[in-house]
Amino acid sequence: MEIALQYCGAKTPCSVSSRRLFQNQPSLSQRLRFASSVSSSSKGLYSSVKVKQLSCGSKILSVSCERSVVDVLEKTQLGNQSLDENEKQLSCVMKFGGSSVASAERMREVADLILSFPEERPVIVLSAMGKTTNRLLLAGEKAVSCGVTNVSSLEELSFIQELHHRTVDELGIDRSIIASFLEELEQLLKGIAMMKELTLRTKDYLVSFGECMSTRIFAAYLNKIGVKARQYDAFEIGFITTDDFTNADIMEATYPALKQRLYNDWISDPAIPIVTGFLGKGWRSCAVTTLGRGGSDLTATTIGKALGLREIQVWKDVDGVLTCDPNIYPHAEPVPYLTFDEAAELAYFGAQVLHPQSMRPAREGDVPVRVKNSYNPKAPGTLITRNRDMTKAVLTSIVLKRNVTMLDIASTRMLGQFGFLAKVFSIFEDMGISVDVVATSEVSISLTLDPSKLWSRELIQQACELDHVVEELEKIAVVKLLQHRSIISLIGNVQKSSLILEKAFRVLRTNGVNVQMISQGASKVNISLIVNDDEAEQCVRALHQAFFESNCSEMSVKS
Ligand SMILES: Nc1ncnc2c1ncn2[C@@H]1O[C@H](COP(=O)(O)OP(=O)(O)O)[C@@H](O)[C@H]1O
Ligand SMILES: N[C@@H](CC(=O)OP(=O)(O)O)C(=O)O
Repeated sequence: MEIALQYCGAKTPCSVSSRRLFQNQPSLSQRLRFASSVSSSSKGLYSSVKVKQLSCGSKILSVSCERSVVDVLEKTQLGNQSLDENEKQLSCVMKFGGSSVASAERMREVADLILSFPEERPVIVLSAMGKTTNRLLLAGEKAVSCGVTNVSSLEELSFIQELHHRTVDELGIDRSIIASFLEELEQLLKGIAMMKELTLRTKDYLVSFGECMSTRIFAAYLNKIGVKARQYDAFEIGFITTDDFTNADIMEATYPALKQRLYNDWISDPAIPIVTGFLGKGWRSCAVTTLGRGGSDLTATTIGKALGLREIQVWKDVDGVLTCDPNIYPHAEPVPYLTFDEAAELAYFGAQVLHPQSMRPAREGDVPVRVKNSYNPKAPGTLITRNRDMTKAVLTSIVLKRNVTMLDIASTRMLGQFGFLAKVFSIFEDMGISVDVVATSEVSISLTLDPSKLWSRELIQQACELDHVVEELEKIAVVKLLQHRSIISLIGNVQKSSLILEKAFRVLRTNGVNVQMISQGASKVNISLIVNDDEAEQCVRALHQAFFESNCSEMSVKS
């Protein structure tokens, strides 16, 4: 909650200094106290003093000088809650991704950004600095074969050491805050070199160094500039996950555990919590796990739900969720509003901007998610909520998922056979492979396999697995394995599917593209089209022009 003081009917304009003094009061109770003192001391000078509530919306109180401002506010706006209790509550989560905290300069800007919302009492979630996670993984892979004596001179290790040392030096923080992590990191890489093996469990432990360091640096910086902050490792405060290393799922026990820990600490000794994104603790192994690449978004939404916060903000390096991947088509535009369903579908079908699972906790807890740009905080961003006005919505965003494997499976039996679909899907279930898009008739199925599930396996293992799937399916069907396909997902109002499809197919025909499969699914927000990988980007650009650049008559884009 935020309040503002309005001076009305003043014989002389309100003095700038008293307005500033009011704005500089650090907390709501202090502002109210100040307002109250102004109200009584300004009797006769102003005909009324108005206290205006901001950010919570609608209510504006007009308070005459004869009455106590505090009395009115407590009764009218804060209900039965005491002021201190209300002030103590954490209000929102702000998650900053790697791009937002890539250097000392960026960390300073993020600190300023957080402080520019004095009415918020945020929980901060941070990713590793810049591309640290990629470098840690690469260092681990190189360590497997480089020999113990060469570990210290691995390019990626030197880069990480240099980046983190430079950052703490530039922020004026003691190097000791990260020294033990950098030492242990080198030891770990030597261990990997010695064992000549990098297991999924070790990979997760290895990448955890990124978030463990970025959060310690940032918390130390906030404390240095006089803003009380407390660092937390997610795996120590209740982020309990499955033991699926590199792709763990959050377990239900996480929510009450987080609530208890973060609230208790906040109430007994308020300090901004700075939490490591992306990390958890396996419930059986008790080892560090990760939530899959980009998992800090999920950390943020999990905290939002656990604490029942007002809003979850994910700060990125783009002006919100865009109408398509800006790396494919730079004319992509921000999408102002999305529903949780649309955002989940968009993330699942490949928009890198959000973690595929991150909408689940937000939807369950009904906590709005705002996607904002830390490089351009004034941009309104994208607001994701349970419902939005869909009357005018046609297409919201176009998403591309590349390098997808497609299977055409035709039953060898006659029409009228039952159990065919069940048999096919039981083969995928047995092998732990999930299916993305499906189109069926009674005796044949076309489907695509979720590449993220396959990618988490070694390349050689992937090939064996595919062979094995085909072998199993061939016992009941004729199977065609089609690789190098892409899924183009049209996220929007499926109530208007005829309009979307008519336009989409006109564009694709103009571009000479043949769609190999189409699925509208049950989600009511997504129509998926399968095309060849090498035609996909051209299709996205052409579709974007047709749907989002209405003045554009040319629907054929070759590059
Ligand atoms: N539809 C989309 N909308 C916005 N960004 C997208 C989209 N598709 C892909 N991206 C990419 O996602 C990036 C932001 O996601 P990510 O790198 O995970 O951010 P962060 O590391 O800051 O959390 C953008 O820089 C952009 O290149
Ligand atoms: N550092 C992790 C987790 C994460 O969420 O990162 P980012 O917010 O920068 O996408 C990764 O790179 O996957």
